[in-house]
Amino acid sequence: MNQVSEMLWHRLMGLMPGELKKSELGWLFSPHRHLSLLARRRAALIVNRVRLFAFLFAVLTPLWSIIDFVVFPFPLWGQLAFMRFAASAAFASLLVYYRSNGDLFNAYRAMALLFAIPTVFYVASHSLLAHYQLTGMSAAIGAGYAFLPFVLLGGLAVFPLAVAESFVVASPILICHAVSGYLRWAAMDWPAFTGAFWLLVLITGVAALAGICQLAFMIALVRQAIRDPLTNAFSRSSGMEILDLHFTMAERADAPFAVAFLDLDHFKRINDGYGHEAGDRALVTMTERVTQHMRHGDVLARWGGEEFLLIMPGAGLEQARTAIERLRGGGFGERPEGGPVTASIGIAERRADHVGDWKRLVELADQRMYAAKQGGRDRVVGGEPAAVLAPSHPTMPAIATTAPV
Ligand SMILES: Nc1nc2c(ncn2[C@@H]2O[C@H](COP(=O)(O)OP(=O)(O)OP(=O)(O)O)[C@@H](O)[C@H]2O)c(=O)[nH]1
Repeated sequence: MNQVSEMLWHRLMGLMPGELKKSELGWLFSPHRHLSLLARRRAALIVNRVRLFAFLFAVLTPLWSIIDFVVFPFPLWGQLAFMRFAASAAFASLLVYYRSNGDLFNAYRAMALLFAIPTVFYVASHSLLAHYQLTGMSAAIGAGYAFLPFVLLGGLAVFPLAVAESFVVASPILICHAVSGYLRWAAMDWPAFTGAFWLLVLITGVAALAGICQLAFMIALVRQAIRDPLTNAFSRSSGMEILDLHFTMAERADAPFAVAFLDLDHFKRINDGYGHEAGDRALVTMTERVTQHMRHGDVLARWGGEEFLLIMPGAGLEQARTAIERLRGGGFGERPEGGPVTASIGIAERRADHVGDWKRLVELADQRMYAAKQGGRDRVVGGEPAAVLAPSHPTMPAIATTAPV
């Protein structure tokens, strides 16, 4: 049984958008493990789509008043026109005033507002139309008002949403439809009700599929944009974005936040003695080793040629030192001429070093890395003399303390 379900699962996964890595497939179903950079870009995209939608609806909603004017009696067309202009003004306000701040909840709120406007319009217009006995052409146009829930669910397709998000957004509409059916139980037109409900479920499914196809494409694009192509570590520009994000969060919560600047020792000798490709291989191995031993949630960014920055949200100086010792214990790879690849490392921490912005934090870690070089390489320099740690490999000479920078 297990084998059958596993085979089915693999077959099904084979149909998923091919741009994705296996580890990213789960991201299509739920957003809770998305990278912060992906979440930020997605939040911005969702808000932009909301505003685009708002623009379209702000223009189109009042235009229909012309049809209402032609087919409906007074005062119905006047009341509907008033509601249409109010809805249009609400859409226009959303377009003009709503901006992304990079926060996903801010984006969810934008979607909720976008969907709330037509929902209120739908409820109000529906109860208004129920007071009139419409016939002929006006009855047909009046029936058109009932299509709004279908339009709303179809509109979901323009957002890059995970499956869980699509269903959370769609569920109020589906639930309302089911509840309205329950309330009219006795006089229910069952075939019409079931047909409409089935259509709503179908549109939700198609919209959810469109959402994950967009999301998959976005995950692949963001991955390419934020990763260094050689080592697969984060690129410098995305590292800066992550620093900015986490530093601000740490400041707000008055939480610790550490970075370590790593520079490989005598790297030029590898290039000079064994060629650029051997150098590249050493960089890739080093990144793999660090990624393997670093804590989940920490971020490794390639800052320059053989310089890396390890970003450690939530880590104080002590924890950062422990983390770095773990990395050094795991090693950074082997040099082609024999012996271990080593690194000079500088650590800085927001609170312990009384630093007010991330640029200064990185600068401090860089200066300490330089102090580690001056002190004889293969060592760590933190905020005070006690932070100078012994070389990780007995083959390298241990050189005594370096003054704090
Ligand atoms: N193979 C390879 N080499 C690179 C890459 N980026 C930078 N480098 C090389 O890295 C070397 C860095 O050399 P240096 O800055 O002199 O430093 P080092 O030899 O490591 O010496 P110390 O840092 O003082 O221990 C240079 O030879 C660069 O050409 C890369 O992507 N691939």
